[in-house]
Amino acid sequence: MAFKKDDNFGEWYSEVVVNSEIIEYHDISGCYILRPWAMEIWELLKEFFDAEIKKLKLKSYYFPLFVTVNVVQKKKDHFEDFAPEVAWVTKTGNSELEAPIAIRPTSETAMYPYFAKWIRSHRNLPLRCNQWCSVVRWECSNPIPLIRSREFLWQEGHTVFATKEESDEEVLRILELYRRIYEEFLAVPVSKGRKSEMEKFAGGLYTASVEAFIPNTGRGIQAATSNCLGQNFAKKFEIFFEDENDPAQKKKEKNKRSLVCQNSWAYTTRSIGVMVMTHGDDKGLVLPPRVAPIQVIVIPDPLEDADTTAINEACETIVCTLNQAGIRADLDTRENYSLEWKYSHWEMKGVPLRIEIDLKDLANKQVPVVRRDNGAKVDILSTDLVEHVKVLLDGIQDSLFQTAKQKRDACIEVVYTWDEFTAALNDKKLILAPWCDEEEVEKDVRARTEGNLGSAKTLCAPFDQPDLPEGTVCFASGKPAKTWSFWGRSY
Ligand SMILES: O=C(C[C@H]1NCCC[C@H]1O)Cn1cnc2c(c1=O)CCCC2
Ligand SMILES: [Mg+2]
Repeated sequence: MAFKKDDNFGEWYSEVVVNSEIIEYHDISGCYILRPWAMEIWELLKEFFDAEIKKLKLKSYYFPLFVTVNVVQKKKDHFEDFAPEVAWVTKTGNSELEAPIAIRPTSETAMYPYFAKWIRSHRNLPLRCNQWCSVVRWECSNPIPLIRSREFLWQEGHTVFATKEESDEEVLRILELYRRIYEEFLAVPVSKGRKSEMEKFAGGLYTASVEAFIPNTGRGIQAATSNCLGQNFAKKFEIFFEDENDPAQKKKEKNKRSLVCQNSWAYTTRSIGVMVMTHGDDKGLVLPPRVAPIQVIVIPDPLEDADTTAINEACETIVCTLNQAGIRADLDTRENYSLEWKYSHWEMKGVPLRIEIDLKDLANKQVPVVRRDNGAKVDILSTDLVEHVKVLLDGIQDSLFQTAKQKRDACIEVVYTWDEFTAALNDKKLILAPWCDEEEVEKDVRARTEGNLGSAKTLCAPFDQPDLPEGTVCFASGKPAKTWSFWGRSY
């Protein structure tokens, strides 16, 4: 590694994601090749999340990549007056298209006309749609692999209910799944909360999010969002249902119909970038075992001129034993690489455990195991190898989370005044401050903190609110504080 995490975070990060073979840079700025080491992590997360939402009766769909955004229909299409980051197809071959076609930046506009068609009565509800796909947002701010790219993979859930109560309940249920993705799989601590009016999804009613924090840069990062859209999109796209159960409808003429209530929620491949930033060190990637494509790498340490057959077979047996126990183990018996090269290669890739076996170990029926996260080396008796490896992997998972949580918590600074706020901001802190919850005040804080590092903004108002004594005033406006909110610069 040419760069140190604490000296040159940006360069360190780019070096890690390339050297660990997670991504390859691509000639189109902001686009990256996701290599197997990324895709296998993504697939492990997807396996968990998809199974969980299937329990919630989500159905899989795939809507077209191309979205017709009819200019006349403009009032309906929420592309925020054709947001600058929407990419368009304007021609095929050398003939112009009659009307340009948008490449989806998100799929509300693609889906909701069909929700209107498919939903007639309350018997069609709830409608629960999820798709795993990529979206394109042609951002111009500096791209960061996995964190901010022009195309990224995500899942987008779009659900439709008869009542707001059902919507509200599902928003939180999905948010909990996002917390589990981050805390139980990626070992990244996140805070659940509500986005401010300024930060929420503009087309929706309210946005709940899980927020992470990168101590090295002192920046917050939105990890996933779960939006209640209310009836906003139902009005735009005329999504009604006849609700025989609604007594009001009995009296009114038959065709009086109710607007549906909707949610939309997503997490993306950004989650992998957050994990890299959180756990990586100066030797490269450090993978939490639950998302490690390889959890144990077994490397034979053959004596110079010895016959390698015995040692290689022993290593193969260890790998098979671990695989049969559901542990993702692999072997590196390549002749053309030195032991030192292999050790640093698999350390760079962040593999949680390394087993290095030589003839002496074989004779003593012991298995030396080295932990990637803290370098500790233990000799395990080959008889209880599986159990011991499982204990080590669980220990690594937990220790990575606890370490990250302590680091994140150490960055949290409670402030009550503007001066304390600006000092904490310059100290790269995650700020927790009492706020009057007025949009104008948030705008003002942004303006007053503008600079080459970007403005401070609200990250979320944590659901877990500390006590807010009567008479506490807003740090920025001096008005009566209504809520505690996390503030900081962000990605
Ligand atoms: O995408 C969403 C909201 C919603 N989309 C579906 C999944 C959940 C949630 O992300 C917000 N959003 C973000 N970015 C853009 C748009 C947009 O609607 C539309 C214009 C292009 C850029
Ligand atoms: Mg040895």
